[in-house]
Amino acid sequence: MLNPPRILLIDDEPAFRTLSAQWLEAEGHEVSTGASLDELSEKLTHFDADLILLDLSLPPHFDPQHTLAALPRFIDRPVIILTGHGERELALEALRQGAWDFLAKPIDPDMLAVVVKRALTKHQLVRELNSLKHQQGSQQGLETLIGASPSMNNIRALVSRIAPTDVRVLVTGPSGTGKEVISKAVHALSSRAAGPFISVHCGAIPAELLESELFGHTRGAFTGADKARDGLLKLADGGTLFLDEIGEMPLAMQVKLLRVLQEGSFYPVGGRSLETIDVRLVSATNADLPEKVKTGEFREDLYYRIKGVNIETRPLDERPEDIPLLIGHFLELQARGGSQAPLHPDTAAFHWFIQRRWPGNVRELKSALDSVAAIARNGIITLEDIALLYPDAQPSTGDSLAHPGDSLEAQVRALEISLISQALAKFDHNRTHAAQALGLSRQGLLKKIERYGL
Ligand SMILES: Nc1ncnc2c1ncn2[C@@H]1O[C@H](COP(=O)(O)OP(=O)(O)OP(=O)(O)O)[C@@H](O)[C@H]1O
Repeated sequence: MLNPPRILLIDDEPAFRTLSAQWLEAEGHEVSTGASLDELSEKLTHFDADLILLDLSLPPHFDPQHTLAALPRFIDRPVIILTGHGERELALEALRQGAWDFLAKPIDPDMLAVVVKRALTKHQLVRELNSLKHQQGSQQGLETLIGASPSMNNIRALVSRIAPTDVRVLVTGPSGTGKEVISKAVHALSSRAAGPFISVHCGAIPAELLESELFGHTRGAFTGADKARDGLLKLADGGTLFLDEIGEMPLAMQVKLLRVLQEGSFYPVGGRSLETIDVRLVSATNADLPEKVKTGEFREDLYYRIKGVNIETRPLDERPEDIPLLIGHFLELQARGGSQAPLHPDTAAFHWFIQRRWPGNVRELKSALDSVAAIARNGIITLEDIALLYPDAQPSTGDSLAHPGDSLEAQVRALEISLISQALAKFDHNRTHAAQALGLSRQGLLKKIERYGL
């Protein structure tokens, strides 16, 4: 973050302005003050504020509705609303109008510092996200793979390297971590992109049907086969065959698949003429295949045939820095579906998503966003919306949306990790440049990298 952050404080009470300005300056911020809405506009012409602290009752009208109506003009940067005691409804209205957070008077200096820091961090994050999106967009075909963690960066690099070759790919990792999206990206970036991508869920097809599903069958091959039918292997000819959950393939079928991989040809069920096909095989599993090989549930020779290059996905909880990008991505996808502007989470909701554990990984995060978005109002996802669906998300009971204490530390930690990882990714792991962009000394950045094990 460029230092020092500039804060514009607009409040008509001189004593409050002086005291708050002192507190903010003590935190290392550069502060400018004003007493009315007109002064807000005027100051902004020569003071490029990173954040605005704005009282709602300002001269000449002292009418909060007047200030609320003017709010959309200023929300290209974080605005924190200062309210009088008991004006929670007004504050919520301000959040709907695009304010980032609110603080109720009398204001506690610690709370002020926390809320300001959080808004500045989020603002910085949004800027980083935009530049990352830009960067990602230029790597054609990889834009479906969202994430800025070292793990996702490696995966993108690996995918772009191996996709154009015909090497077989095995994607492994826990459920919901993006194995299928990665497999599709391999296809999309390959010379077979114009050909078919045929997906087979090996565990979902009953063992006795799998052979005819894959290899097809001739007319009369078995009871009920009144017509000849091409199998999925044939349909994938010239493209990519994606064998999902390959660890669940029955042993008898494994033998048959091995033969196809060795010989590049197969007999349809009941058929006598050999079919030759040209497919690239991409497989995925959340099972531990070497372990299955040991226990005899998976053939070792097949394992080495399908493995080619192994791409391993990590659980989402090990890469929290991907969460902000995924949130933005999924909300944008939803908006495209409904042709509306994307919803956005307010600061507290945003932090809840980052802080929560996601054992179901990206799939669970996506589904949470889908359901919360369905009940959000006025374009904003609030913690109150989330709490309707997730009892563990308690809306703030105080007058501020900030939660000081341990949970805040966890939130700041996740955001720090997120910002640092993204800056490192952006500058190709050049720590000097990343430190400059983050407004840290190189030494300071190195300490954080070490502390977080980045
Ligand atoms: N890095 C990512 N970028 C964008 N979307 C993602 C990413 N990872 C996962 N998703 C989304 O999360 C959901 C689950 O992903 P996917 O089906 O690829 O997971 P999987 O690892 O194949 O799961 P399973 O093992 O249960 O089949 C999908 O909606 C997918 O689009």
